[in-house]
Amino acid sequence: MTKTPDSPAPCAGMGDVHHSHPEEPVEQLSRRARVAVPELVVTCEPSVPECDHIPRGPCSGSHHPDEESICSDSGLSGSPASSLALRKRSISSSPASSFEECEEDFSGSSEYNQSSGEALTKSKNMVNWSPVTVKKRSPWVQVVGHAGNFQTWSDGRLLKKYCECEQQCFLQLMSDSLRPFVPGYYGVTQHEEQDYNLMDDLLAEFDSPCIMDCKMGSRTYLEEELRKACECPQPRKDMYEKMIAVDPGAPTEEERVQQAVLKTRYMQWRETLSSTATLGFRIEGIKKSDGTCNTNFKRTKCKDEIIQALEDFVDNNMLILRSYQQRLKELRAVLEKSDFFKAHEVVGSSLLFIHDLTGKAGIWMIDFGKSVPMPPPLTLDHRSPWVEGNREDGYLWGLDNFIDILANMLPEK
Ligand SMILES: Nc1ncnc2c1ncn2[C@@H]1O[C@H](COP(=O)(O)OP(=O)(O)OP(=O)(O)O)[C@@H](O)[C@H]1O
Ligand SMILES: O=P(O)(O)O[C@@H]1[C@H](O)[C@H](O)[C@@H](OP(=O)(O)O)[C@H](OP(=O)(O)O)[C@H]1O
Repeated sequence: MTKTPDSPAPCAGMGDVHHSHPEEPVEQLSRRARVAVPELVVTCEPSVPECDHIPRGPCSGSHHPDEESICSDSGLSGSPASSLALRKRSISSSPASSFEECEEDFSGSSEYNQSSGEALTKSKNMVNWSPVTVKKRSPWVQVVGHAGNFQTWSDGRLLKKYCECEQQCFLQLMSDSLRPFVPGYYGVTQHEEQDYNLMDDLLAEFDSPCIMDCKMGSRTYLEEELRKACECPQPRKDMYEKMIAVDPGAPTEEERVQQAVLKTRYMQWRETLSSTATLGFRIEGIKKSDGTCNTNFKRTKCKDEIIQALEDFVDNNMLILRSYQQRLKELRAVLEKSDFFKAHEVVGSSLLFIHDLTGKAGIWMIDFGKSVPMPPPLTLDHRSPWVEGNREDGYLWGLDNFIDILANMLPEK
């Protein structure tokens, strides 16, 4: 599934659901950002010295943002992040495979022999081949989500289209106990008159990573979205099209006549078709280290189907699965104590699972575009069933179920 490039960049404002459409005038977007936040907000915990180097205003020649690539429903991989070749000191390898491009990282007057992968050192009179081991970095890849939302940046960082709600969350998260479970955040920056949130690229430390995006929670739309849909219904033709592409029998008679569905209705339909409603999470997409990518999980609902997808994701490697289980348990323990989590309705947020052939594995929370604060002193337990008005999101219920599924898959210690 590749979302259309003109689908809106998601962003829930503070109590106000905002969708910044790409067609929205840039000046308007910039003005909003400037009014709402300082031009550059620097949150330094992840890497203090580098914060000072974040460029202000329009980008300079020191960075070369990529085109993002998104996996497709067809199971084929998305297009490559092309600008790796443009990055300073980077030369990509054969472009034959989108996921096999690489970036070397060495300094001095060396060049890179693309066919052999060796470093070529030039001296005055001769050319020497030296057996330097070149560290290759896989190109960034976007598994799911809105097309056009991301740009790669230098130093293993990513730009995501500015969303005030997400910025506010990141600012709080940088000093919350959840800090080790979210990408490092470096503030707002501007590129070609578009504001972006600057964050760590979680793939940067992995070698040809396998990636899985799981959307957490039992509800994928905000109560605010529901209220707006009731007050001012706006049936969507694009969602009708997406619905009938999966199940031509899904629309009601009225929706068929209108050839359109309300967003909340579409989201509810997606929730019940998948495991969101019954288990409190769903697999959105998986990208394997061989470059294959699958986002065809809309109907992945029962435990057995999830287990099958997870086994395939880890290639039946139980050590990786054990690492994931451990990390999820740690995350759960921290979530249960986190001040941020208590005080936010966390909707549409994903867990990004990443591992590679070296055995390294990690899980991080991403996408806070629809994580909105509760009016103090109200808090959520994230396990109680949702009834309209209580704003419960089922996040921890989903996490409990996920951990149980992994426990069923793993041999007892
Ligand atoms: N910090 C990160 N590091 C590496 N990859 C990331 C990071 N953040 C997001 N991604 C990639 O981008 C994808 C989409 O991320 P995200 O959910 O934040 O985007 P979105 O457009 O807001 O999605 P949605 O359509 O669910 O609202 C993820 O599945 C992942 O592949
Ligand atoms: O995965 P699908 O079936 O393509 O459906 C999309 C998915 O639910 C996104 O999470 C949602 O964005 P938000 O989470 O930001 O609401 C988007 O809404 P949108 O089209 O209004 O952006 C949907 O179209």
